[in-house]
Amino acid sequence: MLDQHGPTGPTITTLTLDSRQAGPGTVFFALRGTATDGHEFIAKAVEQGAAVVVCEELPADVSPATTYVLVADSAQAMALMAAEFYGHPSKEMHLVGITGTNGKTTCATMLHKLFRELGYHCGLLSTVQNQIDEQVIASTHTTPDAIRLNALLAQMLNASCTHVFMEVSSHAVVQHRVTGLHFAGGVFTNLSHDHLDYHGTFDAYLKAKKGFFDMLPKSGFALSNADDKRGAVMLQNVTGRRELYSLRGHGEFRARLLENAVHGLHLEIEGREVQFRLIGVFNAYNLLAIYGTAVLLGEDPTEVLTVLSGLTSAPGRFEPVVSAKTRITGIVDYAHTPDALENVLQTIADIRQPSQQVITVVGCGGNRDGAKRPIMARLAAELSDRAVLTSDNPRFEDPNDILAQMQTGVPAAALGKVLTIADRREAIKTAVALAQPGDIVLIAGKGHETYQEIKGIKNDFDDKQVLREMFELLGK
Ligand SMILES: CC(=O)N[C@H]1[C@@H](OP(=O)(O)OP(=O)(O)OC[C@H]2O[C@@H](n3ccc(=O)[nH]c3=O)[C@H](O)[C@@H]2O)O[C@H](CO)[C@@H](O)[C@@H]1O[C@H](C)C(=O)N[C@@H](C)C(=O)N[C@H](CCC(=O)O)C(=O)O
Ligand SMILES: Nc1ncnc2c1ncn2[C@@H]1O[C@H](COP(=O)(O)OP(=O)(O)OP(=O)(O)O)[C@@H](O)[C@H]1O
Ligand SMILES: N[C@H](CCC[C@H](N)C(=O)O)C(=O)O
Ligand SMILES: [Mg+2]
Repeated sequence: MLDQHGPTGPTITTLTLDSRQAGPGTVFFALRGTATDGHEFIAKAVEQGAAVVVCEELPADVSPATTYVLVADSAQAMALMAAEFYGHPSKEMHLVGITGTNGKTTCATMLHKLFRELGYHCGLLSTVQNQIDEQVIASTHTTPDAIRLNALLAQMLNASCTHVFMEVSSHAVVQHRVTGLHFAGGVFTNLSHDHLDYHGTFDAYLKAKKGFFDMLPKSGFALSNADDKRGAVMLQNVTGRRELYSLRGHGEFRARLLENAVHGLHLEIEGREVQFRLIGVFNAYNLLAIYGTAVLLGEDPTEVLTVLSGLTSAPGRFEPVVSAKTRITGIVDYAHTPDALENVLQTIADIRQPSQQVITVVGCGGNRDGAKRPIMARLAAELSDRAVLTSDNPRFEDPNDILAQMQTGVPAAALGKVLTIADRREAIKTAVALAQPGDIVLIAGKGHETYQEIKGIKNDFDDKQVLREMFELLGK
């Protein structure tokens, strides 16, 4: 705290970062955002009766009935105060954070399932949903803001949760959403191209992810992917236990890929051969990270592998929708980065029969990293027999502009196998129409999402449901 003005010892009942939620007993945190500056709404919060304003700059007019707390960084102050306000719930549980470009939801969700089966009460904070045991609480972000996050952790503690698994996004690290939390461990999956619109450079993106590992306490563990180029850097400044996992033979947790087939992965993990239900080499990494985490949390390796072998993945992650009549296999997957799309298409290439065509439907989100657009279109064109470029969540951009940027990535030689259809429903319909019995139709980018966001409105849209509708409509 730099300075304080106004009454001391006000009664505080709630914390908020949004002036519209402020009222008597509220502490309003004025945050400098990306679209606007919370300092502009201080007067509004005070007018609505806020008891305290935490800010980086005092407004010209201060109200005598309000306490103003001047800080160097409002976001950081908010996170520290939120942890304090809710009684530091993270200190009373084993909180594990997962960071990386891809695989966070898969690892967090499966860790939650695993620890439930092992008999614990557990919490989950993820892109798809938050959970307290089996109770689902809708999620709005991959990592919620510090106030909501601490409130959820307190709720989980209240429900006797001993373990909580959460995703830590790079935005969350930069915006101090996880500052002040006490982590039992941190897991790094991988780093590839994403969110450069927000972070500016790849180095800044890496720094954000690493910032999470740097804050892990000495009592905690850090588990990193030895086979990722940035796996070792992530561990550089970790003061607690550092471990690596690898499919190439380095580190504490090692696995060997025996088979990657349509019915699942067959791995050898520390001398034990185990069959899993997940498909794809990238999932071998996720499974190994989950296994390592569970062992580092003190669980019995054999029991962990036994339970893990029976578990399915997170919703919308390589989820099959098979037509009963023609055995066309639809695969709905949340691949929305070049790396994820390449992995999924490579996985399909590994497990498909030579007679099966692969038809890919993919788009790129609006108001997000534009640099990934041509790359994702190129990958779809090169690694599929046919590709249909379409819209993801256009948000406030014109879908045709996004598609024009995607098209620049399609190599001239592949132009003949690529169609562009802005309407996602029509695009899926066309892909199904093109499919012959037994073919594979990949619908990438939206996975579990049940909406399509256009100009601030979330319209109902579920890739899985649309696929089923199209099988029905086209008699396939
Ligand atoms: C780019 C980004 O991260 N934005 C987040 C950020 O909002 P912002 O900086 O744009 O806020 P702003 O609109 O400029 O407003 C500044 C401040 O003024 C306040 N305000 C504003 C208006 C008003 O009338 N009164 C008022 O007090 C706002 O509450 C805010 O505190 O802070 C908000 C509060 O925490 C977040 O809800 C918001 O997430 C937006 C909705 C978002 O889409 N975020 C995405 C990019 C995101 O965070 N994604 C990651 C996952 C990415 C991944 O896949 O890895 C995530 O963790 O979900
Ligand atoms: N370990 C991995 N390496 C590379 N790609 C992966 C990995 N795990 C999953 N994927 C791919 O990335 C997609 C997203 O996976 P997941 O939802 O688990 O990642 P995430 O890190 O939570 O993403 P987000 O940043 O949107 O929260 C999956 O649908 C799959 O295509
Ligand atoms: N958490 C990611 C999800 C992207 C999902 C994709 N469907 C899109 O809308 O771009 C983000 O907010 O960037
Ligand atoms: Mg996620």
